[in-house]
Amino acid sequence: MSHDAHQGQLDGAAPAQNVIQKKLGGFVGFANLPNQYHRRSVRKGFHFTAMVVGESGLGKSTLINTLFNTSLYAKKNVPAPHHERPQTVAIESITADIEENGVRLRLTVVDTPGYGDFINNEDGWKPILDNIEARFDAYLEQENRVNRQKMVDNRVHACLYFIEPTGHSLKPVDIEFMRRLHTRVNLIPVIAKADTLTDDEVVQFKARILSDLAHHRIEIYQAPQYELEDEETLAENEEIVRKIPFAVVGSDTVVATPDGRQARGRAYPWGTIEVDNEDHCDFVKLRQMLIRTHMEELKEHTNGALYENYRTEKLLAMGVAQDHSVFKEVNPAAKMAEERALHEAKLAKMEAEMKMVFQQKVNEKEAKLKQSEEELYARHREMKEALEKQRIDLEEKKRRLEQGRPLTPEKQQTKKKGFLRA
Ligand SMILES: Nc1nc2c(ncn2[C@@H]2O[C@H](COP(=O)(O)OP(=O)(O)OP(=O)(O)O)[C@@H](O)[C@H]2O)c(=O)[nH]1
Repeated sequence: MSHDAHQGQLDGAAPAQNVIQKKLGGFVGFANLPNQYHRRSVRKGFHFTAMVVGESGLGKSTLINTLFNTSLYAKKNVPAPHHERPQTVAIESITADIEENGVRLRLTVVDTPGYGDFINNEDGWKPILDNIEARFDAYLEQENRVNRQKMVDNRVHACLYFIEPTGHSLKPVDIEFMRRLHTRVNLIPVIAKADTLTDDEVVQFKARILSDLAHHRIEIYQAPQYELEDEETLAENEEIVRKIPFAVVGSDTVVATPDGRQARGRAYPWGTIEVDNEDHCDFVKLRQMLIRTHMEELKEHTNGALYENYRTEKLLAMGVAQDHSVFKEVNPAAKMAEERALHEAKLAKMEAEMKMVFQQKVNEKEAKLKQSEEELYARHREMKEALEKQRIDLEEKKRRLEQGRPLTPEKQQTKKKGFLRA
């Protein structure tokens, strides 16, 4: 690599098209960077915050316990019918450190007990939206601090929305909730207790849910597809996307299957439903997306699109306008185009100025020439007049001579007479 090219890249000022592709002479070691990143990540551990929203008894706690294979939620006491229930949606969060093959995950589950439990559930979304935005505010406040070394990210990275397995379509309360929250959180709709529906009912219910969502322009979380991904990963992702909304079954108990195995599931008089069996429900696909393939994506999307939009809206409302010129530096191609445009504008201005000066000089010269032309004409006229006068005088003299009259004018004689008289 030439020194200049190297220096340019170090400065970060070299435009992208100037990057020189070179083959290495031997092993340098940067191929190990992913391993360094891996080690650092494992040392630091991971964290993830998931929210569960849905009417009481739809199996939220059971599903979370099933997902993370831990009894995160202790069995709750179901209040007796006469027992007074709280009048508002409460927000409760549980954090647990879980470990798998030496990798630590700090998992926070935000529960919303009371949601959908009231006679009028119209505003049930409000305390949940307030909570999500309060978490964004807390992050924004940390970003604005002088010392940003220890940022705590409590933002909600995914919201599992539990849909009652009615088999009809979404209820107004579901639509209102998702409509209000889809710009603030990654919405992942799940059909709760899918074992209460037949396979055909699940297929039809999913179609109706998707058409309801499209009709109300609700954007649920879409797992991104990357072109560079290998075929297997692409197929895996497509498979996940096709299953949304996931029809799930939760169970943290092990049952005996008809073929003599032990599996997590639910036992019924007519047979067993295994939660980890893809033929029985979409639990495996949901877990795959949430934990195995898209956890970092969900965090990235929360930080990139959802939080960034909220932050912009918030700052604009506070009267802080974005100076877009600060981002121009980031794109070298755009920067070059901008510089070229500026340079061309400068050249055009110089050319216009030169043209103006030239025109001015031409005008001055023309004015001078016109003036000397006029002077010449005037002199010409004068000389012509003088000559004409001379010609007339000579004509006069000639006439006098021809008539024999004296050439001396009369005046001279009068003068002489006067002189004589004196
Ligand atoms: N049939 C069926 N029952 C389930 C499923 N998941 C949970 N249940 C049962 O439904 C009941 C309620 O489950 P929970 O997990 O406590 O429901 P929840 O949504 O957390 O309820 P709240 O804590 O009141 O909000 C329990 O008896 C579970 O055993 C499921 O997938 N299918």
